[in-house]
Amino acid sequence: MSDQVPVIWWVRRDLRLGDNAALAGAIASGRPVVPLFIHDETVEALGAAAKWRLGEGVACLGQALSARGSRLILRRGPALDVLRAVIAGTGAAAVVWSRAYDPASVARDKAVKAALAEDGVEARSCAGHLLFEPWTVETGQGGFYKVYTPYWKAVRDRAVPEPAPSPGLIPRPDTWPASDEIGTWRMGAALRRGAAVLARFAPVGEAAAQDKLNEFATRKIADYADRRDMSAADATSGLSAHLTCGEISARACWHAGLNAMDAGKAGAETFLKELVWREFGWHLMWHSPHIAERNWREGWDGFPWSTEGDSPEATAWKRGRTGIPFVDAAMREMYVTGTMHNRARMIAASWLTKNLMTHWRVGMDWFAEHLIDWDPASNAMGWQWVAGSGPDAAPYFRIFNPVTQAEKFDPDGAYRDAWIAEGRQSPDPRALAYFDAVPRAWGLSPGDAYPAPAVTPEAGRRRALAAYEARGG
Ligand SMILES: Cc1cc2nc3c(=O)[nH]c(=O)nc-3n(C[C@H](O)[C@H](O)[C@H](O)COP(=O)(O)OP(=O)(O)OC[C@H]3O[C@@H](n4cnc5c(N)ncnc54)[C@H](O)[C@@H]3O)c2cc1C
Repeated sequence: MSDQVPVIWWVRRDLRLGDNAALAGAIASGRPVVPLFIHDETVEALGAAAKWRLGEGVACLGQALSARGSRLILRRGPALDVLRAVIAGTGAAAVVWSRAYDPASVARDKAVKAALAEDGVEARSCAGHLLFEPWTVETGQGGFYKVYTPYWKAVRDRAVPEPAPSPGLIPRPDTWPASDEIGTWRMGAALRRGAAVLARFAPVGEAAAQDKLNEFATRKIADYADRRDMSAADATSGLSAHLTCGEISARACWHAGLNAMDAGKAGAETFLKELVWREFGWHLMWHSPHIAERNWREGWDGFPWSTEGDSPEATAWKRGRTGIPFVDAAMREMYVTGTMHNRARMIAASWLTKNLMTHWRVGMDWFAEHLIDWDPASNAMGWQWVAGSGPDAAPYFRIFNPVTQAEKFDPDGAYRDAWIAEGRQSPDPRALAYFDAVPRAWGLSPGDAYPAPAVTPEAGRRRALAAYEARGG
C-alpha cells in the first residue's frame, strides 16, 4: 500500500496531541494523518454546558493542529456515514481512535468497526481515556468490583506507562477534505447568554490543562488531603473538565501524583485515590451500564421519591433558591463556572434526594445539562452514592445537614459569600455573574429577597427518615 494513503485519526474525547496513543499510532504508520472530529448523535445528545465546552475544546485542538501545519476536519452526521464519505474522498485505508466506554459510544463504535471491516478498511481503537481498561480489573472470583476500597487496592500498585510526549511532526495529506466551520455548529446555542459567562471562568485546551496540573503539583498537592473538602479554598486540581474532554491524559495526572508522592508531598496519595474514583466510575458503568438509568440496587425501586422535575421544591433547587445557603451557593457555582466543588455536589445532591425527597435522576439529568465536566460515569455514580441506591453508597440514613456541613467546610462563609448576592452590601462579582448566566425567563435579580427554605433541614430529615423506615430500612 502506498505511503501516501492517509490514516484518519477520529478525534472524540481525546482533544490533545501529547500522550495520545491513537494519534501516535496514526503517525507511526508513516502515512499522512487526517484528524477528523464528527458532530454525531452522541454530540447532539450532550447537555447544554457540556456541548458548549466540547465545542471550545474542539476549536482549541483545531488551532493547535493548524499551528503544526495540520488541520482538524469537522463534519456533521452519523459517524459511519461521515467516515465512509471521508474515506471515499481521501482514499484513507485506516481509521484509529481512542476508546469510549459509555453504552451509546460502545454500540456506535462496535457497529463502525464491523462496517469498516466489511469495507476493507482497517479500524483500530486504542486505550487513552482511562488508566485501566475496565475489563482488566477483576476480583478474585473473576467478577467486577462493586466496592471502591478493594478496587483501589487492586490497582494502586499497577504499573502505569509514563505519558508520551507530543509528536514532533504530524504528516499531512497533499490535499485536505472539506471541513465545516465550527461556528456554524452553534455548540453554545442552548446555553444562550450563559455561554459568555462560562467563557470567563472555564480554561480550555491542552496547554491550559498542563498548566493547571503543573500548578497543582507544585503548589497545592501537598495540602490536598487536608484542604480538598474546604469549599472556598481552591485546593483541588480543577482538572475535571480537561479530563472529560481528554485535554490531558489520566496517565499524566497519575504520574504527577506519583512524582509528588516520591517527593514526600503528603496529599499526593489522596489525589491518586481520587483519580481512581474516576476509574471506578467507569468500571461500574462498563460492567453495569444501568447505573445511569435506574437504581443500581433494585430494592430502591419502590422508594417514594418524587420524579417531578418541575415541582416547586425541585424548581427552587434547580435555580439555587432553596433558602439553604450552602445548597444555593453550590448550584450557582455550577451555572457560572460549569463545575461545582465536590463537597458542594454531595450536599446539593443530598438536599434534593433526601430533604426534598426527589429522585436522583432529576438531579443527575440537571447536572448533565449544566456541568462542563459532565462525565456520565462519575455523575451517575455520584448521584447513586449520595441517594443510597448505588453500589458502595452512603447509607440513606446518613443525611448531610447543610448547616453543620457549612460550619465545617465553609467556616468563614467565604463560599456562600462568593456565590450568593442577595442581602450582601457589595456582592462578589461571581455572585453577580450568576444573574447573567441563568435564563432571563427565571426573572431573578440580585436585589431580590433571599428566599426562606420551603423545608427546614430538620423537617426534611424527619420526612426522609420516615420514608426510609417505612421501606424497611
Ligand atoms: C453528585 C455528584 C456528581 C458528580 N458528577 C461528576 C461529573 O459529572 N464529572 C466529574 O468529573 N466528576 C463528577 N463528580 C465527582 C467530583 O465532584 C469531581 O470530579 C470533582 O469535584 C472535580 O474537581 P477537581 O477536578 O478539582 O477534582 P480533584 O479533587 O482535583 O480530583 C482530581 C480528579 O479526580 C477525579 N475525581 C475526584 N473526585 C471524584 C469523585 N468523587 N468521583 C469520580 N471522580 C473523581 C476527577 O477526574 C478529578 O478531576 C460528581 C460527584 C458527585 C457527588
